[in-house]
Amino acid sequence: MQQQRSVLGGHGQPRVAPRCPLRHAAVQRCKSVVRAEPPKPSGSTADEEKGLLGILPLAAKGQNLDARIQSGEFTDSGSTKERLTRPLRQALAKEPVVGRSLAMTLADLGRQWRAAAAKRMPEARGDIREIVGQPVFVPLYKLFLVYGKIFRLSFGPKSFVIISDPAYAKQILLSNADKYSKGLLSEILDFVMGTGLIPADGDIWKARRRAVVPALHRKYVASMVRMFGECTVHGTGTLDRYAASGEGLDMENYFSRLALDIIGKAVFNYDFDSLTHDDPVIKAVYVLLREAEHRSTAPIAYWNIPGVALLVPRQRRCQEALVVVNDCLDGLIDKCKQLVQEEDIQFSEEFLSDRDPSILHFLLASGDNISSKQLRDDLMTLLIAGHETTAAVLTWTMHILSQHPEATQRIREEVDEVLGDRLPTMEDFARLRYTTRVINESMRLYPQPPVLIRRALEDDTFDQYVVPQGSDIFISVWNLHRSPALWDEPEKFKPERFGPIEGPIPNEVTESFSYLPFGGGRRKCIGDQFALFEAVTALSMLLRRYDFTVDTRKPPVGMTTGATIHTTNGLWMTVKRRDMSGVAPSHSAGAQQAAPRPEPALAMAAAATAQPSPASGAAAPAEAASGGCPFAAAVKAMTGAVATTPATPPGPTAQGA
Ligand code: HEM
Repeated sequence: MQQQRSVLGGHGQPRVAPRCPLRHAAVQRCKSVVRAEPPKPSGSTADEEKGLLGILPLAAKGQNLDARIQSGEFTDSGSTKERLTRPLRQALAKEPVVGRSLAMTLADLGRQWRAAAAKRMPEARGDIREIVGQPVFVPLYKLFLVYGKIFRLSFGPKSFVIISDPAYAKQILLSNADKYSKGLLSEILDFVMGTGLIPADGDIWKARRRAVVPALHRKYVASMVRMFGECTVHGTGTLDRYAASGEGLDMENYFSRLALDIIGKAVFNYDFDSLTHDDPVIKAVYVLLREAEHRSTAPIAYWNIPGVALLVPRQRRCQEALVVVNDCLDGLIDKCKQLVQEEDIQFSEEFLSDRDPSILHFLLASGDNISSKQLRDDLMTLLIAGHETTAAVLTWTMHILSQHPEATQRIREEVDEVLGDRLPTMEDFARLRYTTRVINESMRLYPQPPVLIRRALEDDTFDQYVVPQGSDIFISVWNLHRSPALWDEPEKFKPERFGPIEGPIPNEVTESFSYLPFGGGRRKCIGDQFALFEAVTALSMLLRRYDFTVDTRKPPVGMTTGATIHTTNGLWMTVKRRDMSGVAPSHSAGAQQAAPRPEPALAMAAAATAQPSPASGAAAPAEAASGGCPFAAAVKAMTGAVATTPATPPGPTAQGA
C-alpha cells in the first residue's frame, strides 16, 4: 500500500486572419487596457483563477505585470516624435505666416513619423523576472489582449516575437516553413535528444522523418491500441487499492506513469511497469524530463558554463541519469539487433513483428543504416515526445470532466454502448465520437505544448511587419486556442463547438490553423493518431469503471509551465468503483475479441497484490520477454531494488532540483 501510494471560433466565426477586436485596445489608454482582462475559465477554482488572471506574484522586483499593463506602459503610443512635437505644432499654427508654414512642415513630418511607426512592430519591454515564476503562456496571453496578433517582447538585449494569429502561424509552419528552424528548442534539448526529430533541422531532420514516419503505419497503430487497453487494465489494480482505502491519489502522477509504460513498449518494447514500481531507469527518465523542462524555462543557460556539470548537484544528477538511460537504450538496441539477425523475416512496408512490434524493431529491420548515437537520439525523442504530452492531455481532461459531470455521463453512455467491458479496437474509435470530441476540446483549452518555438533563418514579412533573420519566435497556441476573435466563448468547455459529431475530427486544416493541438505543416506531430487513440482508450475505459471525484482535502488545481502544462500540486482525486446496477449489459461486451485478453477483474486482482504481477514484467526474470532493460536488470540484481524500492514519486509535480 505504502508503495502504491508513492508510485503515484466556434463555427460561423471568422476563421482566417480575422482582425482581433481587442487589437484596438492597444491604442487606448489605460482605462481600456483595464477592460482587456482575459476571460475567466469556466468552473476554474479560486486558486487557478488567481494563477491565471489575478494579481500574479512576481519575482524579486515586487512589480507585477497587471499593474504595468494597467498603467498604460504597454500601450502602443504610435510615433513618440510626433506626440512630443504636437504641442509645438499647435502653438506655431496660431502664429501668422512663418509659424503656420513651420506648423505645416511639422505636420508633414508627423505624417511620415506616423507611417514609420505603423511599420514598427508593437513592443513590450520588461524585466524577465516579471514572467518567471508563472506559466509563461499566462503573461503572453495578457499581452496578446493588449497588443494583438504579433508583438515583440524584449528583456534587455533578448527579444522574442510572439505570434497569436492563425494566418501568421500557417505562414511559419506551412507556407514558409523553409525559412524557420527549431532555434532555441534545439539548443535546450541537445543534451537529451541530440539530433532526434523534434530538435533536428535541415537534412538530418529530413532523413530522420523519412525513416521514422513509416514505422507508425496503420497495422502498427492498430496493434498498439490493444496494448493501450492492456496497460490501462493493468493500472486498474492501483486504482482499486485507492478505491478500497478511500485515500486520494494524484491523477497527474498516475497518467504520467501510464503514459510512460505505454510509450516504453511502443518505442522499444521495454516494460517500465512504472505503474507499480520505481527503478533506477524510471527515476533517470524523470530526472531527464524535469531537466529538459528546467532548461526550457530557466532564464540563463548556466549549464553551458564549463565545469557547471560537475559543480551543480542538479547537473551532476542529470549527467548520471543520462548514463543510466543511454546504457539502457544501448542494451535494448543491441538486443533488438540480435533479434533482427536471428529472425528470417522479409522486411515490408507494414513490417510488424509479434515478438517485438516496437518502432526500434521497425527501424533496425528496415536496414536504416544509422549510428547508435542517432538511433538513441531518435528513441529518446519519441519517448519524451510521446510521454509527457499524452499524460498532460489526460490530466487536464480529467480536471475538466471533474467540473462537467454531464460530459462524463455522456462519455459513459457512449462507452457502455460501444465497448461495454472489452478493450477498444481501431474500429471502435469511429463510434467513440463524443469521447474523442471531449479530448479535442480539452486540447484546445490546454494545448500541450502551449507554445511552439521557431527561429527565422531569413527575413519574413507579416503584413506590414518585418521579422528579421535570427529572430526567436513563439507561436502561442494557448493564445490561438483562447482568442476571443476566433472562438465563441473561448474560455468555456464546449465539445460541441467543432460542429456535428459525425463530422471530421478537428485539426489544423479543418480549423484553418486556429487549432494546433498537434502543430501543423511539415513538422506536425507524427504521433497524433497514436496519441488520440491512447487518450480515448484510457479515458473511456477508466470512466466506464470508476467514479472520480476531486479530493477536497488537497489544494485546488493550479497550472505551472514545463514543456507541457503541469499542475502546481497534482490533480488529487478520490476514486470509487462505478455503480453498474443501472447499466444494461452492453450488446457489444465481449464481442470482437480476436484473442483472449486479460479479463479486467482478473488483471485487477493480480495487480492488487503488493508485488507487481508477473504479467507486468517487474517480478519476472531480469530480462523479461517483454523487453526488460539489461542495465536495469543488472542494477536490480545488485541492489535487489525492484518492487521493494520505496518509490519516491518522480511524478510531474516533483519539479526536480
Ligand atoms: C496528445 C499527445 C501529443 C501531443 C499533444 C503532441 C503534440 C505535438 C506538437 C504540437 C508537435 C509539433 C511541435 C512543433 O511544431 O514544434 C509535435 C511534434 C512531434 N511529436 Fe507529438 N504530440 C503528442 C504525442 C506524440 C506521440 C505519441 C509521439 C510518438 C509516438 C509524438 C512524436 C512527435 C515527434 C517525433 C514530433 C516532431 C516531428 C517533427 O518535427 O518532424 N508525439 N507533437
